[in-house]
Amino acid sequence: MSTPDRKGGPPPEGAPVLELRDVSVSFTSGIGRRRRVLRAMQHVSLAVRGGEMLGVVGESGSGKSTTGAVALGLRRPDSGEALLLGRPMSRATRKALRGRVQAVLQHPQWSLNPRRRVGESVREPLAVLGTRGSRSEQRERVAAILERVGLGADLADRYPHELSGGQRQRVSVARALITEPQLIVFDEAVSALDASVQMQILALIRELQELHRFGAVFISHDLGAVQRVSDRIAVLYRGEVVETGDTASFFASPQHPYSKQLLETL
Ligand SMILES: Nc1ncnc2c1ncn2[C@@H]1O[C@H](COP(=O)(O)OP(=O)(O)OP(=O)(O)O)[C@@H](O)[C@H]1O
Repeated sequence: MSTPDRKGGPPPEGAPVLELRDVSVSFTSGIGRRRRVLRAMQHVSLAVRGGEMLGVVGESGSGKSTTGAVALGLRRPDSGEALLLGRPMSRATRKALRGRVQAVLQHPQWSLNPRRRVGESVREPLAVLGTRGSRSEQRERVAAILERVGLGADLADRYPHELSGGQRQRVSVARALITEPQLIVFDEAVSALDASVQMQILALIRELQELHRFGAVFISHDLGAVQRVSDRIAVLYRGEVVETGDTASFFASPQHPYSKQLLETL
């Protein structure tokens, strides 16, 4: 793959691509006596380096997706700081780093336009970035990336509804990868797939990460999936990180009572 146009250089070797420092986010609902404050993230600190996959686990409502949204710059912390490639998250940072951060979500239909041919959806992030190159060069790049995610280049002319769930998720991965991001947030990216297809997509994600060395946050309630792809794990409980550790030690000897409880369900 050739390198897309980018502003600013890569982060220094070994520097985190994402860093959350003491981040808190809360939501309010209701009014008057019914007003409730929900603490979705409480003093969360974590870092992800290039080439590293951080698995974020926790039960429903523990704050995983909110953490993903903060990482993507879609939600601003109430307090604390989010740094992307060493820069404080701001509108200017998001603009300058467009394309360097991508997301793969649970349902490919959230990122694939049903009325658009697959090739167009994969090419779109390049167009948004204003990447130079003729249309035929961009088409070649789309074909190459489709092949890299294990799909034939001829798939570019099909529509999403003509593909299987696994193929659609491969297309989403291709679309995320085409701008050569330095951070990818996978939010329940395999949760909607059958078990055997899940395995294939997890293997693909791992393989692509080894090849492209992007940093990644892999959010999932499925501990088995997280164990397969992550280098490190962060456990969220009621918006707090209660434990972090490398994957092997975490699964061998979880420390926090909540982690132990989570692992019992595996
Ligand atoms: N936009 C919002 N408005 C109000 N409350 C919200 C909003 N987004 C999230 N929350 C609440 O914040 C808490 C954390 O939600 P979040 O989606 O981050 O958890 P999660 O671990 O990803 O859960 P799930 O696995 O069910 O998606 C939950 O209690 C949720 O109801």
